[in-house]
Amino acid sequence: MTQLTADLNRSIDIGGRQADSRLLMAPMAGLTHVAFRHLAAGYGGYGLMFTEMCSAKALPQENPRVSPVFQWRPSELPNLVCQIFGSDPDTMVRAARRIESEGFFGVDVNMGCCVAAICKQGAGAALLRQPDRAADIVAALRGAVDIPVTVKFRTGWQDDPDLAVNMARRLADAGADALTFHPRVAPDLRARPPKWDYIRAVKEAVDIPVFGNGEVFSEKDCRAMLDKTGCHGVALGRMALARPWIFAQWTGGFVPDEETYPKCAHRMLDLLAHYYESVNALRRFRKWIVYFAANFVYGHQFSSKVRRAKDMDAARREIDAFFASDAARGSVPNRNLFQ
Ligand SMILES: Cc1cc2nc3c(=O)[nH]c(=O)nc-3n(C[C@H](O)[C@H](O)[C@H](O)COP(=O)(O)O)c2cc1C
Repeated sequence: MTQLTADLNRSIDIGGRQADSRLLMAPMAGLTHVAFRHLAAGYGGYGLMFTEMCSAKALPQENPRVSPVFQWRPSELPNLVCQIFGSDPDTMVRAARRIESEGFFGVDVNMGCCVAAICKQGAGAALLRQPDRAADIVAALRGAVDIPVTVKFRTGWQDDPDLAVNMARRLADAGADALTFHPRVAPDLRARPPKWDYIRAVKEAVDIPVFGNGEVFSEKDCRAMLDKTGCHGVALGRMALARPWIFAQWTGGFVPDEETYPKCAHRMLDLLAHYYESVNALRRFRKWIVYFAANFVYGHQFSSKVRRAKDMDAARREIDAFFASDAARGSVPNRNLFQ
C-alpha cells in the first residue's frame, strides 16, 4: 500500500458523521448526475460524492422521478451530499430540510459558481461579495438541520488570500462542518493555475476539515496538494470525469487495464439510457465524453466524432469504432482538450 493510499483511507469526521476516505468527488453541473455517480460507485473508493448544484428555490417541490438534478439511488445516500445554490436563508432552509428528510449525508452550499445567471440571483460566488449574508445562510442551515452543513467556495473576486481566510472563519463561526476550497478568483474559469498556498492559509485559519480542490490530475498532484497545503482531504473534479475509477485506484489499489476504458464508456451509455430519455441521455454523454476522450492521444478526434453522433446508437458505434482502432493513451488526461 502506498503512503497516499494510507493517508486517503483515514476516515474523517464531518459534523458527527464519518466519511471513509478523504478523496471526494466535487460537484459538477450537468456531470455529477445520478448516472455518472452510479458509474463511479461501481468502482468505489470515494469518501463522499456531491450532486450537481440544485436550485434551493426549486428543490422543495422537486419530484425525484422526473427531476434531472434531484435524483439519486437510495444506496448512495449515506455518502451523498446535495449541493444547493441560492441567496435567501429561508429558501435555503426549506431546501436543506427536504435534503435532510430524504436521507442525504449532508447539504453543501455553492459559493463558487460564477456563471452570470447564478450570480445575478446573488447566489454562488456572488455570496463571496456579501460575507454577512453568506454567514447568515450557514447559520440558518445550522439551526434548521442536524445533518452536516458544508460549503464549497473559491478565493473571492480579488486575488487576495485574506479574503478567503476571512470568509472561511466567518463560515466556520456560523456553524459550517467542513469546507471545500478552490483557490481561484471569480470569474477565473480555470484559465490560470489555482494557488494552492491559499489552501494552507484557509486550513490553518479554521478548526473544521478543509478539502483542497483544483488541478489534481495524478497521484503526484494529490500527494503534493496534501503535503503543501496540509488539507484534510482532496476533492477531485475533472479527473473524476476522465477516470471515474480514480478513487478506487488511489484509495483501493484498483489497476485499470485495456478493458477498463471501453467498458467504462459503454457503462456510461447504458446508465444514461437507464436514467434519462434519449435526448437528455445523449446531451449528457456528449458533455462527459470531452473529459473521457482526453485520456487518449487522438482524443480530440474521438470526442468530436462522438459529439456529432445523432443518437445514442450512433454514439455507441463511435465508441466501438474508436476502441477497435489504436486507442493509444497518455499517462494523464490531456488538459488542452477541456476547460
Ligand atoms: C463542467 C463543470 C461544472 C461544475 N459545476 C460545479 C457546481 O455545480 N458546483 C460547484 O461547486 N462547482 C462546480 N464546478 C467546479 C468543480 O467542482 C471544481 O471546483 C473545479 O472543476 C476545479 O477542480 P478540478 O481541477 O479538480 O476539476 C464545476 C466544474 C466543471 C468543470
